[in-house]
Amino acid sequence: MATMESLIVTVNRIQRACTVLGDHGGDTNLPTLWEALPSVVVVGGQSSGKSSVLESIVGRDFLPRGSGIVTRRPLVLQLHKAERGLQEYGEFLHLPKKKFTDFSLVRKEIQDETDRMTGKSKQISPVPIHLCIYSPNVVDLTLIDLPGLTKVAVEGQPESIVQDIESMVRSYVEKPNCIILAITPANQDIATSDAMKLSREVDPTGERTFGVLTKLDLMDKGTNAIDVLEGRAYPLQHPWVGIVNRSQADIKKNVDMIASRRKEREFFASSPDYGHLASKMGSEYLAKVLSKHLESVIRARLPGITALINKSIEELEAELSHLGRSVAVDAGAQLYTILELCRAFDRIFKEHLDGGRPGGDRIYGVFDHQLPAALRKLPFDRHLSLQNIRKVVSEADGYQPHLIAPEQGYRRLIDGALNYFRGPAEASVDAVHFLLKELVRRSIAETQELKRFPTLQAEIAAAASEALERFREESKKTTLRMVDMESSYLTVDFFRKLPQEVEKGGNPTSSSVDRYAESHFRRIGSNVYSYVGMVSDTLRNTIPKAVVYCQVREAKQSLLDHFYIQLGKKEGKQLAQLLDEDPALMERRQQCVKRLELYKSARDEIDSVLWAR
Ligand SMILES: Nc1nc2c(ncn2[C@@H]2O[C@H](COP(=O)(O)OP(=O)(O)OP(=O)(O)O)[C@@H](O)[C@H]2O)c(=O)[nH]1
Repeated sequence: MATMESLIVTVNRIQRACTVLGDHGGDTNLPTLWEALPSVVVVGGQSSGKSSVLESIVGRDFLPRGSGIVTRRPLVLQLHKAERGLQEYGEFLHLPKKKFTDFSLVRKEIQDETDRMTGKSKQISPVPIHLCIYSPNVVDLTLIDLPGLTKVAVEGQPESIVQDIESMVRSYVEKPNCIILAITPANQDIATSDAMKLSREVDPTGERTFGVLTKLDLMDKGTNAIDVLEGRAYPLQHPWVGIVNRSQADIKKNVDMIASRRKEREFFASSPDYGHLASKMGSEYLAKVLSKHLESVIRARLPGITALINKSIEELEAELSHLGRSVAVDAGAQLYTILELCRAFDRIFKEHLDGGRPGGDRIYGVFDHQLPAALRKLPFDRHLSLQNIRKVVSEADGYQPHLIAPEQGYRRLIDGALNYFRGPAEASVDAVHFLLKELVRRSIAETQELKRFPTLQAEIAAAASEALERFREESKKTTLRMVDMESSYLTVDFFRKLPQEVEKGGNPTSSSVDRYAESHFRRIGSNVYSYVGMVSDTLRNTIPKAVVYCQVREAKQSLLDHFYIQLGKKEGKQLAQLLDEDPALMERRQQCVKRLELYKSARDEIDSVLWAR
């Protein structure tokens, strides 16, 4: 069974870890542990006696005093019971290892640390100050002191402070895990007490509220607070506790806290009104009741807290793996990271080409539809019209018409026709180029690991695009060369196998010469046509081969080769620039890492308590 102390001490440690790791509830969209931890929060109007109650529970003067709003940051006051005879001391979380045995210096440090966060602006800040006090005169207890509720801002403080304080106090007391210590002076109408008004709003059944009545010694003669203290006037689930703190005069006279506790005990013991309640009154009793209650609340909440911790660890780990590891700092590791990222991109790009991811099929579409359609559309009908054949052949003949077959005419007609193939050849190269470019773009977008690095994304895109441009040039040269090769040497066999022209006899009249010439040219045309058709069939098969060889295969094998060479020449700083993640992501990762650390240490803390049972 865990001891009473160990549970509060455990939560204290988790609470400290929360502050170290920046979890004080509030607005970050991270899971918060701070808000799940049970705590006792001291709430009261100005001059209600809040500071006095806290000091009395501690048995020491250590809180700043002054006019105006002195408490401007939450003060998390963790009390640790030390063995009798040990020297009491205070220790701040922000000044670890510095032991304050002089409590007037504790007071000064609270003031200075408040100013460090808020400047001298007198604004308030939600970032808590953590103070541990180790003393034989305390019980294990954690109390959070908040700025006093007030109605008016004083000189030098912004008007908004009244509302800001109320919001801050509310943000604490609203939490179902918050135990409210509501301080009300007895010499004031309880119905108008700020503390009671607020606690009733957030805890209407009074389950979480401990009513504390201060200044019982200042009540008008002949009046008493028995109705309240006995729970009739303002019933709460927990009994009210009456307190008598040091008066202003006592403070002036430097009456110490231990003497004041004794005076308080005497007050109740000797009071005709409260004598019968004496054992349940006073600041020492209050501290014990609170400690016991806090412990039981922690015990009840522990399973819920453990579940919350485990769930949050899972969530944070999932988010972190999504965000990726943080970027390495040394150049070698950075280069390695960049290469890994490039490879991840390259893998996806290849999947697009080889299937598995869509896109590669569109390249086949170019070969299967676009190229044949373009070849079919070439204007051979016009080029091989009777009129044009006659023109080309006659021009090729010159003054001496050909005798048997117009060798030169054929060549010119064929050359002219083959020239048309350049268009579809280039168009295929371009079409595949644009498809590859689009696949690069898509692959970058689909590489999750790259998402964090916009600069590297842009560099990879630029390098890939430059490489594709080179492949395109090469591919154009090759395909056009293939067309040119067709013109440079014609397939001799084709012409040898052509049936010879049959001599048309008879006495040639002018009309029969025309007829003869017409059918002669028609024959030439049809021969050229079928020759060009044959070349077209060849190119329809060889252009795709050239395009795949020069562009697709190259893209698969060496898309980023140049980029890798350039990377090798870069220095640490330039590599770091490539890995400059989006700052928002960087920040988010840091936050998640810290929060994860918090949850893990909290889990360890709780585990160690449970194992100790
Ligand atoms: N006689 C008597 N005086 C008290 C008692 N409690 C507080 N006082 C005096 O009331 C004044 C205000 O008390 P604080 O403890 O400073 O009250 P506070 O709520 O912390 O005030 P702020 O920090 O200014 O909001 C001081 O002069 C105390 O001496 C009490 O029970 N009896």
